[in-house]
Amino acid sequence: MQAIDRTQRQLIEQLAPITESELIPLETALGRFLAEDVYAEQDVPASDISLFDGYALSAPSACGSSRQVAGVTYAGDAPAVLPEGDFVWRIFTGAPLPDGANAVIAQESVTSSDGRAVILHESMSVGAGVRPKGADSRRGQRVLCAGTRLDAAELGLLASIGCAQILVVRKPRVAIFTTGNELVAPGEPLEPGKIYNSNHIILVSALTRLGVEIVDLGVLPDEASAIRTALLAAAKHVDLVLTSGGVSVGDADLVRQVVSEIGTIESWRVFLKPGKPLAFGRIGSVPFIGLPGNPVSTFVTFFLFVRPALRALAGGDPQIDRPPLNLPLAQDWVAGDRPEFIRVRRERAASGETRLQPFGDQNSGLLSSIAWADGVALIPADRTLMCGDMVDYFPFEGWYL
Ligand SMILES: Nc1nc2c(c(=O)[nH]1)N[C@H]1C(S)=C(S)[C@@H](COP(=O)(O)OP(=O)(O)OC[C@H]3O[C@@H](n4cnc5c(N)ncnc54)[C@H](O)[C@@H]3O)O[C@H]1N2
Ligand code: MOO
Repeated sequence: MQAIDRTQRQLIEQLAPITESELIPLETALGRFLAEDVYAEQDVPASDISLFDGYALSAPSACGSSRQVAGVTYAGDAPAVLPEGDFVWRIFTGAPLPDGANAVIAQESVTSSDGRAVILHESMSVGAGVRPKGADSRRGQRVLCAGTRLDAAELGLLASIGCAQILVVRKPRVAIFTTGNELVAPGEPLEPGKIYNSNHIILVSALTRLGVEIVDLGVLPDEASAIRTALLAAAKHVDLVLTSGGVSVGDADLVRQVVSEIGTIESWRVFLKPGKPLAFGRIGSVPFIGLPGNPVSTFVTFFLFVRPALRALAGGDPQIDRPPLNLPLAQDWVAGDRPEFIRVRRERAASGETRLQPFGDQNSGLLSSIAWADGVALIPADRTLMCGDMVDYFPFEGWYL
């Protein structure tokens, strides 16, 4: 068995980023990865603009001084010209400063009896109340790097520099199979010995949230020739073949065995719970990841291994995870002989402190544990932890970025 981080590195190293890209409208680019660096073609803002509803003026100017109002500029108007002398210019938030002005005083800081003249109640220095030309992005400046994943903030930044279309990496195409004679689709009658297929919807949902093109190849029986035919056919059209189930040691666990015959298994078994039998390798030149069949194992190993692999395929940084939160456990915990990601929920103790409450039964077959939890905590192997001991906590909400 090998360590989690070593397995992750080994997996990433064998993945070649997708080189095909496509030019798409910004509106459809959510969750996609930039294929090239993006540079600003003009300054943003294009000129000095006002931060306040107030009066533009030429600073420095003294508190108590009196000025005539020479004109008005609204947001969206072209820049005007402030006459020289004891003048101010009525201006509103977001409007361009008139030429000759270099500061804006908020309207709360002046008095005006008739709107035609004001008295300043603050001394003004150069640049006060102004967002300078180019403060957000300068012409020629790189605003985003190739490999950046586009979320709401990045798309907003691209829109601000006037970008309407953007070159992104083609979506990774991922073939998915679930495996096992026991599986029945929800909605079908459940004969004795059968179970409903839950991993299929877990994989489809997680891949959908990660913006992947799914090639859904259904359920494979525990039968070597059917698995062989299906995997070979799938590998012709995709960037990654992903399976769940059939990677452990049972007589019917045939997926790993078949991949070792038609391709290679480069790693099998991780020092990890849940998810020990995770396997990866290749079918021809196409990477293969075999997730363990227990649903919680599928769920946890998806995020530990598949998600970084998808980011690497898309040209992104596979190591994006924010540092985990370090939070106290709400009860004693006796560790097992493997590092374990236990399902936990953040709770507020009477003291006001946020603590991690583990789910009562950590069996890797129990979907109720992941539906109840809001994240996992990493319990190092062979440690006895006391209530209040600090552990690393990985919230689920970060898993789809
Ligand atoms: N003798 C040993 N037995 C097992 C070991 C071991 O080391 N020695 N490892 C155990 C661990 S850990 C895990 S995890 C499982 C994983 O085995 P497989 O990947 O071969 O998974 P299966 O045997 O196919 O299934 C395990 C379990 O999960 C259920 N399952 C499978 N697919 C689905 C699905 N799509 N939806 C819902 N449930 C699914 C399946 O019915 C089994 O109950 O092996 C242990 N055994
Ligand atoms: O390691 Mo298995 O994934 O616990 O049940």
